[in-house]
Amino acid sequence: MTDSRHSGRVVLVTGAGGGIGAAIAEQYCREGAAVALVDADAAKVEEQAAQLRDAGFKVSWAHADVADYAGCAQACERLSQALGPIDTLINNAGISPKHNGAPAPIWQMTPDEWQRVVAINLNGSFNLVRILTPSMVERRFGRIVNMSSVAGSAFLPLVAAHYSATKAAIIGFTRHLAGELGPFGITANALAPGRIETPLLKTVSAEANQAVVDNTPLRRLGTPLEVARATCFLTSSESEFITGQVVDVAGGWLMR
Ligand SMILES: NC(=O)C1=CN([C@@H]2O[C@H](COP(=O)(O)OP(=O)(O)OC[C@H]3O[C@@H](n4cnc5c(N)ncnc54)[C@H](O)[C@@H]3O)[C@@H](O)[C@H]2O)C=CC1
Ligand SMILES: CC(C)c1ccc(C(=O)O)c(O)c1O
Repeated sequence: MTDSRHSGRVVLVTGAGGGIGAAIAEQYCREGAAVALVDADAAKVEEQAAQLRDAGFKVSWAHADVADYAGCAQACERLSQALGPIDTLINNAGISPKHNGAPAPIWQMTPDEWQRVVAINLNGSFNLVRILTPSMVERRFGRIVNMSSVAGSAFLPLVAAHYSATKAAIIGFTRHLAGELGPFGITANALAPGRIETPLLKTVSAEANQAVVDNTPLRRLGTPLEVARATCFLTSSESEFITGQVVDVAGGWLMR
């Protein structure tokens, strides 16, 4: 789908080299936005940006770790000089570390592992919000989408406690942002994807995925494009009266 509902917008997507982030960046391009791609993996994000630029889209990219406030501030400065003031922020970068392919039991999780997941999944979203909201407040316009997960409000055996805790915290953070920033014309919403077919799920057994499918009313896993479309909707003029919400993209799985 190509339309222009985001033309004139400047969108920053974190984790834009990964499965869902790359789909989000591409969808915003297709909808007319200029897109800043940020990722800790320089090779992946450079390649993704090159593909979009070759397709004729207006993009810029930066290699940055969302947990590093100073690095993100520098990247945002450079990206907004290249593309214009960033009015739409998609906090998508996230990790879910495993122990030998399985989620770490809480009694084996090290304090360093816990802190690293908090630093990326939660503090990373704070960092970008803190860096970009001054200009949104000044311009009386902004759109923020934070990536949570169904794991933020349900027990999922595939993930560990640090992941679930940070995804729950993202929901509280989003609601607070909506309340505090609404008077300045800024909306903040969260997405809670269910199981989405990305490289991250390659390690999951077919049986485990089938169990989810069997309990999903729409009887399949989701795709990165479906998350991207929901993201674009939540920052478009069609959803301008929606803020402080958590939207599941899960085919009806769990329905908490
Ligand atoms: N795939 C799924 O089934 C679901 C994914 N999610 C969430 O969606 C988001 C994207 O997930 P996927 O695309 O599946 O994962 P992915 O692993 O394919 O992509 C994540 C991207 O974030 C980047 N990244 C990791 N740490 C970073 C850091 N410190 N700074 C900047 N970039 C960093 C990675 O390099 C990677 O490109 C995550 O927040 C994840 O928790 C939520 C629910 C389900
Ligand atoms: C991608 C993350 C780690 C993940 C993995 C699995 C599920 C699930 O079982 O549905 C998730 O919701 C996730 O967020």
